[in-house]
Amino acid sequence: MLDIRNLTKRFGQVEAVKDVSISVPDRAFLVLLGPSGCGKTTLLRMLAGLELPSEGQIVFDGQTVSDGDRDWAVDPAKRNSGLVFQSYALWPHMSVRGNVEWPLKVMKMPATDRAARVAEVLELLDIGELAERYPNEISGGQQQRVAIARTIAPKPSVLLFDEPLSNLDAKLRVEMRTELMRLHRATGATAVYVTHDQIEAMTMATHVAVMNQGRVQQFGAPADLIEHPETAFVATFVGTPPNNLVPVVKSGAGYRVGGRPMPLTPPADECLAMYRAETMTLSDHEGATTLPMELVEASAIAGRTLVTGLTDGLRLSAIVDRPPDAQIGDMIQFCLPPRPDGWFGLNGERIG
Ligand SMILES: Nc1ncnc2c1ncn2[C@@H]1O[C@H](COP(=O)(O)OP(=O)(O)OP(=O)(O)O)[C@@H](O)[C@H]1O
Repeated sequence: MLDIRNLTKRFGQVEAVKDVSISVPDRAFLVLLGPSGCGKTTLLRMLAGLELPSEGQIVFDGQTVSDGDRDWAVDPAKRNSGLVFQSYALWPHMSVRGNVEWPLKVMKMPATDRAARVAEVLELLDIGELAERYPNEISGGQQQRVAIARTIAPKPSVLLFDEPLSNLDAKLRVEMRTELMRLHRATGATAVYVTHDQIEAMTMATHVAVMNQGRVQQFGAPADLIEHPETAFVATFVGTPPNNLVPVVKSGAGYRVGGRPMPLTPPADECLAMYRAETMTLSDHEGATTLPMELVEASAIAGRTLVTGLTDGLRLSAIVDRPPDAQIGDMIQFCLPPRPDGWFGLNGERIG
């Protein structure tokens, strides 16, 4: 179990991580997901022991490894965790075998055990035939594999990844994603993986922590975040495309959306209605629940069409079976389903 308790990190006036508490079960694959600057890397660096928390504790398997309240932390090399960075600095003067063997030498593993472990890890990453080559004699993707092999060689119980695939091209990224998942299962380690890539997060994670401005907004299984976002931020950050959030305002005895009366019964006079893109439809004519919008985008997505409309700063996405019979810039009618998929207050809290 990896326990993060009331963790806060300040850099001068900046609070990079604010009172984060999460418990990650053994063998979980936790993804830290959030926009740039939300504190993901700072949290990961505290887990690795590269940064001391200002407050709070990190506990690996019942053992405290960082304690901000006591200004104390176990050395990065002694905390049974391995970190894979975005840029993987291999030792240029050592062969692939030498690079992977290095951490085992540092931990004073006997030579015969080292040779066996290196062979095992090279096999696991399918780079056995590169063992005698030097880093400048292999491709970027192969270097990344070597960096991962070097990290897992000492069998860390916690594997930490900081956007490890962001330097790879799109095809290699998809391949490595599957590889990392296989590797995670094979090592039995608990993984913590930082990304701002939605698809990466949703396909790899058993658990996701969505962060914004240093705080964890929601922690749960990927499906939970999609099915039941707890805040407006999560609703609009998670999912491809993310959910639509529509401001609803009271007007006389009824309510208005985008300046038009709508037959809605919201839980508050001013709030946000959430509609999934899959529940929105398009209509050929105006009706009681339609909103005229400018067609700004129509793109193919898994055999269906993602249609985006814009009006007065309101942007809506719908996933429909057939492309609309209209050109970009034309007005089309978006049709809101009878009931929203959720309600949020103006402060972003879920209210229904
Ligand atoms: N050493 C530091 N000194 C001062 N401020 C820092 C330091 N490291 C990070 N910060 C600030 O803390 C906040 C969180 O940064 P962090 O790198 O953790 O974000 P991130 O979510 O990983 O962002 P990105 O996705 O862009 O890498 C930012 O406002 C950043 O400017």
